[in-house]
Amino acid sequence: MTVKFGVVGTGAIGREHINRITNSLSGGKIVAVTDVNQDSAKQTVEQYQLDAVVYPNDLALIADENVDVVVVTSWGPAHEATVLAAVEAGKYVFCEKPLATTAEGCLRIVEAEMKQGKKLVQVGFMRRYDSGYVQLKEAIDKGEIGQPLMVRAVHRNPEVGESYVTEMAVVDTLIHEIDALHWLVNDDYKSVQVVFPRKTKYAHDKVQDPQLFTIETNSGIVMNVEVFVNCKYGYDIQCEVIGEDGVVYLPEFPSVVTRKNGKLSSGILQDWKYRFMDAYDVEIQDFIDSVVKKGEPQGPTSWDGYIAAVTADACVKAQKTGEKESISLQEKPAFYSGNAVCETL
Ligand SMILES: NC(=O)c1ccc[n+]([C@@H]2O[C@H](COP(=O)([O-])OP(=O)(O)OC[C@H]3O[C@@H](n4cnc5c(N)ncnc54)[C@H](O)[C@@H]3O)[C@@H](O)[C@H]2O)c1
Ligand SMILES: O[C@H]1[C@H](O)[C@@H](O)[C@H](O)[C@@H](O)[C@H]1O
Repeated sequence: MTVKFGVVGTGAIGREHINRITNSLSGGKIVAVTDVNQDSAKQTVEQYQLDAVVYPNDLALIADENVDVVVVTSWGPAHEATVLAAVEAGKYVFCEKPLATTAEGCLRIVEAEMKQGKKLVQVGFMRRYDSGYVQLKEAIDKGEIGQPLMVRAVHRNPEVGESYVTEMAVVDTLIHEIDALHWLVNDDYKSVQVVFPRKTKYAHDKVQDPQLFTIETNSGIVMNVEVFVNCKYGYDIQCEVIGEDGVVYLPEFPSVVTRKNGKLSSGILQDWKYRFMDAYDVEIQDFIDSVVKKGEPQGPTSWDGYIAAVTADACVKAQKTGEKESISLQEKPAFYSGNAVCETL
């Protein structure tokens, strides 16, 4: 069976996903695209030589009976309406983060999905498919470091544009750690506090940079996460989990090591697109395979999208107050029981 995809939003990541479904992965085909910028949608069809219909909007694309899965890669604020319409039409959805920009919006999607009686939605938290994170999780789950006590994580981008404001350090950047860290240690978040160190001279007026988040979990694990989006030297993701019996580290992204002119050196990536390239491939292939073989996606769920939204809200509040802000989730419905893990790795 070939899974037929309709893509809403043919910008940067929309095209990346179209390219991988068309040229790298198996079992999927792009049959429809749309974008508020219709020229972008048309150019995408030409660029990847797709046999796909260009629709004027998301609702028309969702109504196409030929579309099995709706890929949502539009701007964040547009996600909720498209996801809800697709779920209500009984279609599968692969939605890039954020699932919705508010916790209430995520809950509306959760309710609509539960009404359909099966999981239809996967959120694009691709770190759960990164081999380094999967190795960290396996080590923790096997008890190799005993009970986790602390986490130290770093999320650095070389630079950000003028449109990137302080809040985006949470909703655009930290959001990846928000999803990955609770999954890694099998715990829920309890509180968050934010500290702003001295501001780098490379940050523009509307962004406070760097930022330090201290997140505490229900069992008392303390996570220190640095977001530094004008670090200049490259794209750098680090994660270290400190347990009672040992410490596990996220492996460095592999790079050739050079010995030359009295120096030992290796490169650092400059762009996020390359850091998780393999993870994106595994993520979407797993989505296709799960839909075909199990009838439901098995990756991060709408409930994970809700957890991320609630946590992000508390982080943004903490940015403003400087106080420790609580993170409080509704009770998890049995429908979402289990911990979405990639079984294929
Ligand atoms: N998982 C990841 O690592 C990752 C990486 C990058 C982006 N993202 C997420 O993916 C989404 C897209 O990001 P991007 O970098 O591709 O942005 P982008 O601006 O390059 O592309 C977004 C596209 O969506 C279109 N669009 C906006 N609203 C629309 C609507 N209502 N209907 C149809 N089209 C619409 C825009 O015209 C644009 O072409 C964002 O939510 C972003 O947070 C995730
Ligand atoms: O800070 C960036 C992250 O490092 C990337 O992984 C993307 O999510 C991008 O949208 C963010 O701006």
